[in-house]
Amino acid sequence: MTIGKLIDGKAFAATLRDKVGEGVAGFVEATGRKPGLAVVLVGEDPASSVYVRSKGKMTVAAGMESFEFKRPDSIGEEDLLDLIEELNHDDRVDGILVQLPLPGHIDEAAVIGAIDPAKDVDGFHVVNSGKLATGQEALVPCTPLGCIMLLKDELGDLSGLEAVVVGRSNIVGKPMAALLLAESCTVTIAHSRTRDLASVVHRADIVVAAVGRAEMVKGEWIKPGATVIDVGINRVTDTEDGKARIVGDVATAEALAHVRAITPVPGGVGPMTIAVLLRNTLVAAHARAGLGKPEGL
Ligand SMILES: Nc1nc2c(c(=O)[nH]1)N[C@@H](CN(C=O)c1ccc(C(=O)N[C@@H](CCC(=O)O)C(=O)O)cc1)CN2
Repeated sequence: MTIGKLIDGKAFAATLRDKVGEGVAGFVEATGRKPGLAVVLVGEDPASSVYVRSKGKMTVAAGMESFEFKRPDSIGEEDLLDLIEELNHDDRVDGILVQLPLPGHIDEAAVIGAIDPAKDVDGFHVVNSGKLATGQEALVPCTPLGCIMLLKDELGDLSGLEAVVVGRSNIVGKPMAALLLAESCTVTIAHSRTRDLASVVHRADIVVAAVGRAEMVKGEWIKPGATVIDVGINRVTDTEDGKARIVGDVATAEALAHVRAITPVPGGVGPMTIAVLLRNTLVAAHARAGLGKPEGL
């Protein structure tokens, strides 16, 4: 039995961060200032706190300015919107990111909609999602763009390939489908209500699993030789040793016997999210400084 390859997202992300660092040095030389990223964290969700800390550290390591704004769970929507308005007008800030999820009493769409689209380094604003959907230059959501980078690195030209995206979220599923379409793939978006999901997935040369259910995509669903991108991060308790661990949306051990290549969880797509965020911040800084697109990114 042949075994597929594990795609090393951690190594790819490290290389991308290095390239961003070089781009930042050029930006500083050209403008005399550092690109700046503002990250807003509401509440104390442990996973969100870890991600925000990593974003801050990696922003600084890439030579950029990091601004962190921590607000309590109890913050009102109006106060949060006021903070975003302030950041929209702060010239030191090229990118604004509000860590998700937000507490239930805050309207996520209203908060994202308040971010200046030119500083929307998450690419979640409807102006950016609309531009992406219509094939215009946009700030693109980090996780899907990271997935495309990994796919192109593994497969080269994606044109004409059959791609199935399992999951229809605004953050991953929909932008992922738009990006695959822009690469001239034949794209299907499947989801929890899709009938006979196994046979839909079995058609795909590229499977992107972003449904948020631990190991839902089974090995035997995968067409032999397909490439699988697993976006899921699900915390589970091991039945044997009782320890907590994270698994993806794909049953990786089974899938390895079928795939050409697959991203592991952890160490696959996850690390790409922050690396692409740094890339998007540099892209936004370039555009705001009238420098066009940074080279090689
Ligand atoms: N405003 C945003 N909020 C959220 C986003 C986002 O892109 N923008 N994505 C996720 C969280 N996230 C970054 O914010 C993120 C998730 C996972 C990883 C990562 O490196 N994961 C590791 C495993 C980490 C672990 O053990 O928990 C991996 O997969 O190897 C980085 C960033 C939701 N919110």
